[in-house]
Amino acid sequence: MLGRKLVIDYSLYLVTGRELLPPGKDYYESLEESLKDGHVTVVQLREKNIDSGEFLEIAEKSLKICDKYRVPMLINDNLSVALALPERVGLHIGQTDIPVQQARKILGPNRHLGLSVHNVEQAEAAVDLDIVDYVGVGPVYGTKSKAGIEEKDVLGPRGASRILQALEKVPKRLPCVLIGGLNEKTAAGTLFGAVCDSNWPDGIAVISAIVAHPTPSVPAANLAKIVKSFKKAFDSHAKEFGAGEPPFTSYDIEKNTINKIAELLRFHRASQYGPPLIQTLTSHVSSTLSANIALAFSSSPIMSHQEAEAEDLGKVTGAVVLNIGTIGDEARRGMRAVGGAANRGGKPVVLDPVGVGASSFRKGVVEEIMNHTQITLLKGNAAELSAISGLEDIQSRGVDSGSGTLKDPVNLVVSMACKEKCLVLLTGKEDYLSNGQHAVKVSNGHELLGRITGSGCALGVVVAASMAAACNFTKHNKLPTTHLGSFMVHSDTNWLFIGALMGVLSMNIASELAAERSDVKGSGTFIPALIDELAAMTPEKIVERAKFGFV
Ligand SMILES: Cc1ncc(COP(=O)(O)OP(=O)(O)O)c(N)n1
Ligand SMILES: Cc1nc(C(=O)O)sc1CCOP(=O)(O)O
Repeated sequence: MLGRKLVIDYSLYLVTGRELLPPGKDYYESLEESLKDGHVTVVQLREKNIDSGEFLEIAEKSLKICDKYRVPMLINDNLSVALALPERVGLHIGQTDIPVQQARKILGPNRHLGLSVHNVEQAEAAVDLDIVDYVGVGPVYGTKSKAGIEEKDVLGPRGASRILQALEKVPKRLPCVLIGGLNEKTAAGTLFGAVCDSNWPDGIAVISAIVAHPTPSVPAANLAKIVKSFKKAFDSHAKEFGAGEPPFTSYDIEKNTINKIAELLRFHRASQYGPPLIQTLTSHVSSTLSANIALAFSSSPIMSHQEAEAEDLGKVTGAVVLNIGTIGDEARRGMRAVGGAANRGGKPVVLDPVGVGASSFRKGVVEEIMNHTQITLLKGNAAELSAISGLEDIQSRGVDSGSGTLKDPVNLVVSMACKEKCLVLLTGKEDYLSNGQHAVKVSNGHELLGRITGSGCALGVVVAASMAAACNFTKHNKLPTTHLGSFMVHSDTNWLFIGALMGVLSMNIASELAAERSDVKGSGTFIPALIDELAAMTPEKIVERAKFGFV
């Protein structure tokens, strides 16, 4: 059992790195600026290239600054330096440093001891030992601040979430901080993305985001605000619904849904913001149809998958679609860059994991995208969503394998939405959409949709355009929205849900209207008719024909 010791708030954990200071910036000045406004809650001194004597000298001076602002301090790796300092100074060690049992024995029960964990096995071992005070989970992203980190080591939010899942097996919760590549752009999405069934990150640890900044108090304040907002959103949600639910609520979705859809479509058609630009990285088989469908639905398609222009386009896009239909290495790199840029700009991201169950290559691509990008809506047929969720009752036979039948489609979409913290759209004879709290079943559509290639991909574009419209709508109407860095929570999700539903209904109803036309003789004549009917879709037609219900 551990004895009495300081209680540490791990919300914003600054790890020092003198080699990353801007040219001419004094280390002590930077440390003081980082701490002065009270945003940094704990500091770790990390020195890699000096002897213990010099380390101790720096540590003593740093401790004075930490004490001045009442911020707890730990030493990285060097046990003798930690022991030479007062007992309130803790130690952080890694997996290849002194064994943790030995460190605890030497440090005694009252000194804080932190341990790095990089995988589930190490997390389970830390939990079993029950002698560390917290763990650092990383690297969440690639970083230049620590030598030797390779692409294969990167956890992504989902990998971090798996580690947090392993940590929750203790009777007493083991606090954890996320580390590696966290900054003002990545922090929010990562915090939410790392939440698992009943565990959540206690904070973030950063080096370069603060140390490399010429005015470190600025990123410190911004990062602290993100962590605080995350904790507020997550804590209140956890108290009300239990930690397993997603960190957003959507009580009013059911009320007047159809009126909201009509209102949104009216706004979209007449939008003063102009047609939203939908950056569509898709299969070459469906590219032309998707672009024409986007145009018909009052949006502008741009089919670029170039990594080099992702950041520029990210500033002007309304939403992005990542469709892995015919993905190659170039598009794979492009998706990572485009997904990241969209997250940074708070733009909706639709992931269409076409044929994900067909090969381990596709599985790897989807895993990589979901690790690096906070997805807003995951769309797939039964085989695709089953492959991602790990269900094995449906086998994928190819990229366009049938949707098959699921025993419990509602449970699949709800549980996946909770787990992945995004909207989930299951397509098939009937479509199911969930945000983790609500699920809706849509019964519109026509079987001719299944007889043309790329209709599912085009649906992803319509849904993306509809969610872009929802973002413009909330902005235009100054509806309360909470943007935490790249992640959208609370009221945004209501309208994103409404937007996604509007997209599904528009496409499906357009298919019914097209199929009813006397000039449509089969799948060939159906395609232009579908485009025309989508272009002519109105709120009134949706209100008249929509067949959906909450399930
Ligand atoms: C909070 C926190 N988490 C992880 C680390 C990494 O520690 P370690 O694995 O020992 O690597 P080095 O920092 O020694 O390079 C950390 N320092 N802090
Ligand atoms: C020190 C350290 N440890 C990591 C781990 O994964 O264990 S990642 C890391 C570097 C963190 O620096 P930055 O915030 O600049 O990315």
